[in-house]
Amino acid sequence: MAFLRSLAPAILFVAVYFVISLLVTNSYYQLMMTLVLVWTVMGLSWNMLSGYTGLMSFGHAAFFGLGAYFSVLGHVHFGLSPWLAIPLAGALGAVAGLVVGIPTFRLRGHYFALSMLAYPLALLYVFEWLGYQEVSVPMERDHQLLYMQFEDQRIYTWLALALAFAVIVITRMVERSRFGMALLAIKQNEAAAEAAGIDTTRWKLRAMMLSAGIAGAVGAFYTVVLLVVTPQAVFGVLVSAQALTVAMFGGVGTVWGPVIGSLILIPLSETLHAEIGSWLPGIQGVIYGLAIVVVILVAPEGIFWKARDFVLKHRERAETARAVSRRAPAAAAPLPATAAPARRAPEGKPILEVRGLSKAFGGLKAVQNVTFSVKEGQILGIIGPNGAGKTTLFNLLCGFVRPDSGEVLLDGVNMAGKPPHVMCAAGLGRTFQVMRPFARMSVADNVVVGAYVHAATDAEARARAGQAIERVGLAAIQDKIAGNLTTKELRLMELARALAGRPRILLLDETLAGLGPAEVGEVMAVIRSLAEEGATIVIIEHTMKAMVQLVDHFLVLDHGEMLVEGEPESVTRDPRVVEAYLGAKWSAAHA
Ligand SMILES: Nc1ncnc2c1ncn2[C@@H]1O[C@H](COP(=O)(O)OP(=O)(O)OP(=O)(O)O)[C@@H](O)[C@H]1O
Repeated sequence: MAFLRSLAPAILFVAVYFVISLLVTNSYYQLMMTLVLVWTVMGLSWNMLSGYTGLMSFGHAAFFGLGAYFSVLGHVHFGLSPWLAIPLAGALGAVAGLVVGIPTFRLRGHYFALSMLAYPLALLYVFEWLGYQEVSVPMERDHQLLYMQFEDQRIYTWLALALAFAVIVITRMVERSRFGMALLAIKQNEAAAEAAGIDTTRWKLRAMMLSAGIAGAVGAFYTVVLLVVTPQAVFGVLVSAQALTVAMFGGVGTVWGPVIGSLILIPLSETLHAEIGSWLPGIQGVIYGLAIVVVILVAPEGIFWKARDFVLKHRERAETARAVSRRAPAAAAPLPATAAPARRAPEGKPILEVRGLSKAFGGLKAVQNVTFSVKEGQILGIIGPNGAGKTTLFNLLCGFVRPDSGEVLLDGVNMAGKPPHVMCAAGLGRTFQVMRPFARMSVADNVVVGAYVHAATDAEARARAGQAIERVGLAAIQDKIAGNLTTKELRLMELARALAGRPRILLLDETLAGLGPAEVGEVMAVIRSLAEEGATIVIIEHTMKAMVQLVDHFLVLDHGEMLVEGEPESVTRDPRVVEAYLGAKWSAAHA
């Protein structure tokens, strides 16, 4: 039901567009109305990959052109009807997306973008070399319906409208599902997405296949509308640039971006081309160039996001004003920061065993032969001076860094070197020293991303996320955008994201860093309550006062090596620990 409600704006758009198309009688404007929709679909295709994952593609023309040539050559050589050619071109595009994606996803950033540019250029020359400089669609006067050759131009607009609506629905479905959440998480912080259990390579490949499939299908439809295909027109740089521009101008990573971008840019460039193109040839290219410059300067993520931020900011300001006037209590109100009762050392069997773990960066031995175990319900504190190797040890446990040697046994199974999403699925949940929120997503959505790892359905993931948010005291601000949170709220949100995956062991990396004294108390209260409920936690923290109250076992690292381990009482009095980390002042104060 909620999904159908979310489609209401799309249905309204289709209805209004349909009514306008009925009123337009000029065949040139009828064609333009169709082209607006063709580029909407191409923009949505680009958006599916680049908008949602952030992997910039300059090469979507490859899939568009393959679809176009498949359709026209299928017709010329085999009498293939476009009704069949369009879905088949979609399938061909998806296969091409897979073939392109597997090698190209090894590259990142600019390298990925540039290598994507190579595919359509190569195909352009291949098709020229094959002699397909200009292929016309054969006229089928006796089978107009079978070959989509209509005299009434408006029928093309309606078909394009149906195609655009279908792609909007698909995009909406993706946006609201685990698929879309995974892509958005990857875009905003790939490492955090991996840590939350997302197999980033697999999701990126799926996005590429879907995106390329849509481009292939609309490429095939384009031949039906324009009736002639040339390598330049379908594989040329302008095709990819146009798809990218309408999406970037309208709004990256939203279904409405390409719609808004096409509605503004296509009529503008086509009209100017028709009116002044004879004495200003290439005016369309100028329009797209200007659009990109304007958008980069004024709204780097596109018009849609600029407008949304504006509305949200005003709404939040109004809500804050209302809350202040009612003297509302603070949004997040976790448990009080009372001193923890003494914890009994757990007696369960170890769930995590680390044996002889080592990692060197060049000549620097960051972690050397570290061995320890964590029992069920235990709270292990890892301490040591700056650069002792604590975060590297976490990265080794979570799969962000591959160990040079050693074992990481989870329930007796060696998982050393497995990627982060596998470690997460196996039960290791983590937070980061430098916070990694999905800044554009709401608190609730950030936490849902973490919940998917063991949730069978979207509803289950949402329910688990809701419980985790409640658990850390952020229920009142769950609709807030993560980018607008305070450090304390971000720390709690990361904790909730880790908790939502129901980890067997929670790894907390300096969760109190950057917090004021009162905030430390609030966050500690949440961690302490988790500990009291029996959670198994490994925590890195420099705030010793908090640590001695919380943990029941310490592991002290120095220069990557284990200096000492044991119960807080003995470790904090150990002269080696005092010398390497705590200092004589601490020792005197706690004698
Ligand atoms: N990717 C890397 N490449 C090279 N050196 C690294 C890398 N990651 C960490 N190091 C180095 O390894 C050592 C251990 O770093 P690590 O961040 O694990 O220490 P830490 O105990 O967590 O320190 P802090 O308390 O300051 O966070 C440091 O000397 C650091 O500069």
